[in-house]
Amino acid sequence: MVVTHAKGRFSRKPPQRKRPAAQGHEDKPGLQVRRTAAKLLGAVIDARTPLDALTDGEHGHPHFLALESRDRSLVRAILASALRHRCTIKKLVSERLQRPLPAGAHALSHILHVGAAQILFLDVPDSAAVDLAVTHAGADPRTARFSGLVNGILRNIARHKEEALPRALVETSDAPAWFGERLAAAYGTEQADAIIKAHRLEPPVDFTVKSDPDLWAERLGGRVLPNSSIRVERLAAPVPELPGYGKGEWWVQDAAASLPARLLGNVAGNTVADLCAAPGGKTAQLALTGARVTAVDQSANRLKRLRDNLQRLGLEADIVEADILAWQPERLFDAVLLDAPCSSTGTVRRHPDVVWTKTPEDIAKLADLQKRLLERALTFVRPGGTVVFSNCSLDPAEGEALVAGLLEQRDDVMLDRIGPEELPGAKHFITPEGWLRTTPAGRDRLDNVDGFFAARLRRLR
Ligand SMILES: C[S@@+](CC[C@H](N)C(=O)[O-])C[C@H]1O[C@@H](n2cnc3c(N)ncnc32)[C@H](O)[C@@H]1O
Repeated sequence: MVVTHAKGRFSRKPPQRKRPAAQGHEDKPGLQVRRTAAKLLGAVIDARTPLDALTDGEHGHPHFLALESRDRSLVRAILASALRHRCTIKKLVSERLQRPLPAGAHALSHILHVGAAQILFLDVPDSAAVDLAVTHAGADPRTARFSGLVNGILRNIARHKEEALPRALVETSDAPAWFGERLAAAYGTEQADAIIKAHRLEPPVDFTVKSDPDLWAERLGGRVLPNSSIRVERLAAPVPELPGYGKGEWWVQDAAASLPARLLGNVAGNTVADLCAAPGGKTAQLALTGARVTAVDQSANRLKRLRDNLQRLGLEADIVEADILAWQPERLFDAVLLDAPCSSTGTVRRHPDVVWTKTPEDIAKLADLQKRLLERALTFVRPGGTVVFSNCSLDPAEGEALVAGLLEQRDDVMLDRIGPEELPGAKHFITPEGWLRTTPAGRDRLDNVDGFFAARLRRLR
């Protein structure tokens, strides 16, 4: 079935209400959640605002903060599905239209995507998802005249989803074109497809434990990975309610994110700068090994989280709030870890907004910033000392190409190649060049991890 547009055309300005918007629906249970979800989806897609900022428990969007905690969870779940499967949903909606939605029909498109995400991917009764989308459209002057269209399309998607969804998933790549193209150029089409497919799945939760991985795997209901992280496929409770949280026995950290700090080797008793440290996953690892850690970050908010995390874990570090490009340490460090700000395309499984909020231009700018941060980091380490550079981008412009370019320009820095046997269980992530490169597409024992890059450099003089 093809659903036609209702009569009337979109104009750039909100149209005059031709008929009164639906009245008395303000209190309809669940409506505020759908409105908030559509508003936030608009902020991500149209204004490229990161979802984490919109759904932050303290500084998030006012509509989000006005919701009860259960409703916030539903908004998060709707948005995760709507963004993770954005291209699939778009396909299923457009197949049901006689002609494409006008380019300016953002509000209508977001209502349709929020409705379809619930019908296709969430445990919400189809009738409730359709009804709330129709009410939502009817009560908004920008979309009121299209409530019939919303009803027709969403009902049709619900009726045919058993057959239509599996087909659409096969026929669609859930990634914007620029992202697919860059991945294919870097990894080849087969690996790029595998990465994009992995992004459709909700990732497991990994934990780094202070000690006794076997015990904590049992208590948390997970298993020990070859790198000693614990993996839990589905959490039994929110993180702060899990056993061991209050006593600071572990912290949440993707298995791949735990690898860069290990590349510094045994740093017990050494002075180590953790640059771009907050919220402190790697600071905690370094402090746990007995290093004297200085954690530097420019964000006061994020450093507060780092401080809270270290306090809960009973670990210590000197904490410095500073811009690394301007900061100067009093003494040179034995070792430096720079976990630089990046496009975060390695974390799309957890942050499906990333590919919709970032652009290739952002990647170029971030690569430039990372190069400047790395050059600065190299001045903080003593001659002979080690600098590990890492980030959670999948893009070689922020990883392999950046470090290779720096090494070509500098004769006072050398690559300290990572050996294949250095990281237990992670041999398959070490490239012939001696970099660490992880992607979510692996099929080894230690797989299903975030995308990460790391290189180890030595300052020669
Ligand atoms: C990828 S996050 C770091 C994650 C952290 N290393 C961990 O393992 O938990 C990047 C961090 O870099 C910080 N940052 C970005 N630019 C900076 C700069 N010029 N100086 C200091 N910190 C910076 C951001 O505030 C952010 O906390």
